[in-house]
Amino acid sequence: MAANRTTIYKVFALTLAVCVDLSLFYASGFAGIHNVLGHFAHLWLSAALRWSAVTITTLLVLGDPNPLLIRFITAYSLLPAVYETGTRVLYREESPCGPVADIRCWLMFAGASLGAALFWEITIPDSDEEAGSKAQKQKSRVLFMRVLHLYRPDYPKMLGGLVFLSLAVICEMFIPFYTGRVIDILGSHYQQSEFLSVLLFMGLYSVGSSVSAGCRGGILLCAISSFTCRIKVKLFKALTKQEIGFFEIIKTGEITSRLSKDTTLTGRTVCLNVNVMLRTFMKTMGMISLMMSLSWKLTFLVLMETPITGLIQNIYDTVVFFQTLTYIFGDMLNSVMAAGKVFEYMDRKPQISTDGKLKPDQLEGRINYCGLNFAYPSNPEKTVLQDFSLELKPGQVTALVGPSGEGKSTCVSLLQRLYEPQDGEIFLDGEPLKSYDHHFFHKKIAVVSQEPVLFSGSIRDNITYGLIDCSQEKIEEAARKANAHVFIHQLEKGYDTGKPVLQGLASCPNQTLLVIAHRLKTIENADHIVVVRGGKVEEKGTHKELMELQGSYHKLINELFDDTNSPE
Ligand SMILES: Nc1ncnc2c1ncn2[C@@H]1O[C@H](COP(=O)(O)OP(=O)(O)OP(=O)(O)O)[C@@H](O)[C@H]1O
Repeated sequence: MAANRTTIYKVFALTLAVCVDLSLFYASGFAGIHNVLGHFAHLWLSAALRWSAVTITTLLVLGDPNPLLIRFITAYSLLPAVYETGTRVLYREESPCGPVADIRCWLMFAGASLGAALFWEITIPDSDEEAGSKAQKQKSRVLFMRVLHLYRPDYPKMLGGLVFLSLAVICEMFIPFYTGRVIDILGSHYQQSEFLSVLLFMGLYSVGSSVSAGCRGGILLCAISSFTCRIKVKLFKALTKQEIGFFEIIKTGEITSRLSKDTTLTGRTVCLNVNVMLRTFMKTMGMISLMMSLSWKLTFLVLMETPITGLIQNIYDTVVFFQTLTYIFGDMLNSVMAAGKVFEYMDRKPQISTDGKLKPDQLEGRINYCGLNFAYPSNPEKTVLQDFSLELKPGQVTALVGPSGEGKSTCVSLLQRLYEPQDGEIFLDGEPLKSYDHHFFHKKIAVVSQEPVLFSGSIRDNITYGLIDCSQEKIEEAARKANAHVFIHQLEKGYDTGKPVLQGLASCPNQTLLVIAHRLKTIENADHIVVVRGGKVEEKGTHKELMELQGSYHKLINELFDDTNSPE
């Protein structure tokens, strides 16, 4: 019922708007108004009047008309004035629609405006907010403008491309003109000199058109490549700032596809499609102006032909034209979607903040895990740490022990700020980890992985990896701690040996140590042992205390390091 009423309102609005407009259109043709106002003032005043009247009528009846309708009304009201002014300025004569208000002119303007509004809507549609897909969340038009903005450094290249495009189109337009002249010469009084000069011009225009088209293509390709390269670097930079969880959720294939395929498609959005559209537009306009300059009456006659005759006569051209347009629309939409995907990653703010500012001169090294609850982003259903609390004292070695998969590595990952706990906080010297400056914090902690990663380069390079100004003493100290100094010293080139044998250890002066212990000796020597099970601290104390307790630590040690299964 409500839908029916809306349809009735729409039909009523349309009819009323057409009646108001037709009345104004005919009224604008009255000679009296011409005489009182002068030609151009009359033209533009009546255009403004028609725009206001039709817009107000539509607003009153429909309430909130969509942007497509407003665009149509604007184009449609202003078109007669633009057309008439253009004809006067360019040809210094009145167009056939100037002095008389004719229904054919009205139909022509209405058709042209509708075509333009639909063309705009199909090429760069307003996004459908309810469509749900992520790429459609940003409006297509905004995306298009953003791509255009990113093209800024390549504007000179694009301008060069546009100049060659214009040259190519101008030259192309003159070829049929000279073909006509050749036919005229051959068909009437043949004059060799005139014939040769026409042929020469035809040849020159053909060469000019090919060279310009080639230059245009080359320059635009350069612009596209430079844009694509720039946007790839930007996207890559944005990706390197994302937290580890992001890479666990998003598949590698999707990331590489955005980096390679979507960036390339985005580059094409502006350049190729605008190029094709401009070429088609300039060719059409050029042809019409050339025809107008020969005879505006004939041109107008051609344009005013009945649609059926037009279709029959130009059936092939029409099909080709629509095929081209369909291709451009499809390609353009594809590219705008691709741009949306690229911008989605470029705009993504890492979920682990790096805005901390603290950079104290001295760090004591007291670390407190306070009531952590944590699940990995890739598996949010499974809680890995539950109400996990632990204190690591400065200068002490704390050993995390426990069966595999119970959360030991997760504690270390959280301390490195690779992930953010859902609840709770980790404090360093009483301040939350996130309040420390990102680079400062990561200079203060060093991690030696259970699976050593070695880089190409010398032993020195591997020990000092990521450190600036690391002295020889510090390097040797780190190697001594890893029981590698004597061995390295015996090598022919010492610390400059090319084949790396040691992973970096030299970053901090060994204040607070957290180890995931797998060797009995390491565990026994630790100042503090923590048994982690089911994401919780099950037992803690020294080796002696825990062995006396005869609890799960005792059981674990017996299981892991009995006579038959000693990792020692
Ligand atoms: N990146 C990840 N994404 C999802 N789940 C993970 C991830 N890393 C670990 N887990 C899961 O979290 C739980 C705890 O893993 P964690 O690596 O912390 O255990 P662990 O005690 O250190 O084991 P191990 O001594 O074998 O390394 C395990 O169930 C594991 O499957």
